[in-house]
Amino acid sequence: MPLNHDTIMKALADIALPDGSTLAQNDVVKALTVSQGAVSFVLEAPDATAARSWESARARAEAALKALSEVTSVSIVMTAHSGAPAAPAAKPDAAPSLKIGRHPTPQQGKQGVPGVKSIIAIASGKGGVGKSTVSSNLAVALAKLGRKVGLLDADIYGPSQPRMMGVSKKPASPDGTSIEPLHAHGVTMMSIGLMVEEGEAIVWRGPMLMGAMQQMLGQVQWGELDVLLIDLPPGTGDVQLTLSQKTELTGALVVSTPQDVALLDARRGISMFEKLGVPVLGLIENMSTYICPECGHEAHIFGHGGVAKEAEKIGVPFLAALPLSLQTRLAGDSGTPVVAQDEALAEPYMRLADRLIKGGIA
Ligand SMILES: Nc1ncnc2c1ncn2[C@@H]1O[C@H](COP(=O)(O)OP(=O)(O)OP(=O)(O)O)[C@@H](O)[C@H]1O
Repeated sequence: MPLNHDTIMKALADIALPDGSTLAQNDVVKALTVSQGAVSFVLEAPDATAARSWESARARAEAALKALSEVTSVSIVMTAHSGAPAAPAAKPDAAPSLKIGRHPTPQQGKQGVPGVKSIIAIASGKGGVGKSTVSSNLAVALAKLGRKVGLLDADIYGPSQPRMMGVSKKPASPDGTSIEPLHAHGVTMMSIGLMVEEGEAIVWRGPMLMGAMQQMLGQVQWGELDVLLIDLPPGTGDVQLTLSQKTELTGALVVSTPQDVALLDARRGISMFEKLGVPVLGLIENMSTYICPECGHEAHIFGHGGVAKEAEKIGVPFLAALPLSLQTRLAGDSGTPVVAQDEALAEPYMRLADRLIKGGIA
């Protein structure tokens, strides 16, 4: 029997909900995807109380689907309408009663995120080259162009998206299992830094990181997104490895400054992605030029053109040259990315966003 939408819905027709209806009725199964034996979908409960009472149906559905010989993995994420009444224990701003950073649940092969069309990792070899600045500005630029955008700050060692996007509230978890993301500047966002105590994640290694990434991708209610950008920590460590091996990534964007030393590290990152079968979608040169706000003189503080040459050499697209500007830094520090503040400075990010959309990547 071929594995497709219809065969999955047929299997779900046998799973009853507490009110006597089945999972195949009332449009409760959303964002169903079937890809090479991997089945994933969202179960949309009317409210948090119903979500809790549907847990047994969710587990039975998982078991029933796993029993189908063609199915290799099953991911079912429960969500509840956010406008619905909260669970009795949840206070509006209460910290979620879930522990982030745990041993991973077994997972076969790479998985996508239900409802998310494209997942792009934003990486750099070296720290401080502006990966987080590029991620936040690109996210806002894509949102300005009408895309539904998510931004996950996976830089567990130095999360900067809460500061750059201007959010500090602890995300809520009305049902104690799923996590509600935050919203800023038209972007749905989540940072691992908002979920753990400062310094806690520093000691995490392989399995804990893997568990935390699984939670960030699977338990956060991302909803329907055109693209989810993942701001990675710098380098080629466990987070990059876990993400590349366990998540169905559309590809990776690699950010570098034109300096040789940054490029050297970027090369390592690129070769890691290539080895793990993650397409490198292109290179981005940050801090490319500096235009003096007083006299208009253009200077190349970190050199110029190195990233474009590298892109040509390894045969990947050179996607953007982003200028070094004081306003970009001040905007990042103030919690409103420069793309949301200044049309002229937004321009290269808007062009980058447009290029990704036209290329069918975002
Ligand atoms: N184009 C730019 N113009 C001016 N300042 C910039 C630019 N890009 C980044 N910066 C500044 O450089 C600093 C480092 O940037 P950012 O945090 O984005 O780098 P990162 O690569 O994510 O660093 P890390 O990986 O160490 O977290 C920040 O203060 C940021 O505001």
